[in-house]
Amino acid sequence: MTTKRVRVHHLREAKERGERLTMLTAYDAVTASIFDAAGIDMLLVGDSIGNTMHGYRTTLPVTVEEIIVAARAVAGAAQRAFVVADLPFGSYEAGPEQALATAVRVMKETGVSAVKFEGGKRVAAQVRALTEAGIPVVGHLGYTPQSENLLGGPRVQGRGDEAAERLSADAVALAEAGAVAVVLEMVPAPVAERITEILMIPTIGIGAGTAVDGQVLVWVDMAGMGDWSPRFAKRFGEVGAALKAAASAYADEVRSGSFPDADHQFDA
Ligand SMILES: Nc1nc(=O)c2c([nH]1)NC[C@@H]1CN(c3ccc(C(=O)N[C@@H](CCC(=O)O)C(=O)O)cc3)CN21
Ligand SMILES: CC(C)C(=O)C(=O)O
Ligand SMILES: [Mg+2]
Repeated sequence: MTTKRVRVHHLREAKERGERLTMLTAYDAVTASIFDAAGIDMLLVGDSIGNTMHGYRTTLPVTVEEIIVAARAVAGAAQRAFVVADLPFGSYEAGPEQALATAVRVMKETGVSAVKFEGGKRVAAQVRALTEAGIPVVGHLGYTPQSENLLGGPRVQGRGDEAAERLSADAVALAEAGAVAVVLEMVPAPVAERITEILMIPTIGIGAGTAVDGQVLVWVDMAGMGDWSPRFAKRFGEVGAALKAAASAYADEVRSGSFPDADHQFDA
């Protein structure tokens, strides 16, 4: 692992070398600098900020303004990681002009290195327009949470020959339009493997098995912050419990009068 900044060409080089890419979401400067120091290659300012940080039931209410505030903090804190911002629901679907206007605003106001949005062939024209404008695009296929009302909830996508074929065709369409990577969410492992073989650009899986070029998780799931997380999200820590213990210890010492002690106050 290098300590130089991760740039767009490193993504494809990592795939060519068979080096797996690591990606986590981040929504603020505090966590972004921790994950950057841990050597995470890519930080995603996901629209999952709506669920995880703002308590929304879905990603649908998330606004461009909410993404911009978070993305500016993450891009400012990351020294090495490649930072990607999600375009939220309603900010790119209308066509290449809308997508370009949103993406240009995000790039100008945040300092991220790329944007990501959901969909296959239906957004290929948007991917092409942004790429032609010099903005790297990460695709997102499989379970696409912004379409949860149409998909009928969080369900594995691409099961069965026909659905797998459609998913592969969508992945190829994104790559041909210029996407620099594609996230595969809740896709059967063999289907994700097949797409990974076909594409020259890296695939980044979440609930898509191990035969992909990288993995992404929502950081609160990865760190064990909440009491619920999707089945595909392994808890690599119990940070929620550690944070609760710290808050309780603080409260106990305040109530007993043992904090602040001599070391944590000022003499006359
Ligand atoms: N905390 C969090 N983690 C995520 O991975 C995540 C978000 N939020 N918000 C945005 C999207 C939504 N995602 C979701 C949301 C729900 C399920 C879910 O309920 N999964 C169930 C059922 C899976 C099935 O039908 O097979 C599960 O038990 O995992 C999965 C992914 C993934 N993203
Ligand atoms: C789950 C990842 C891929 C995402 O899009 C998000 O966090 O918003
Ligand atoms: Mg997202």
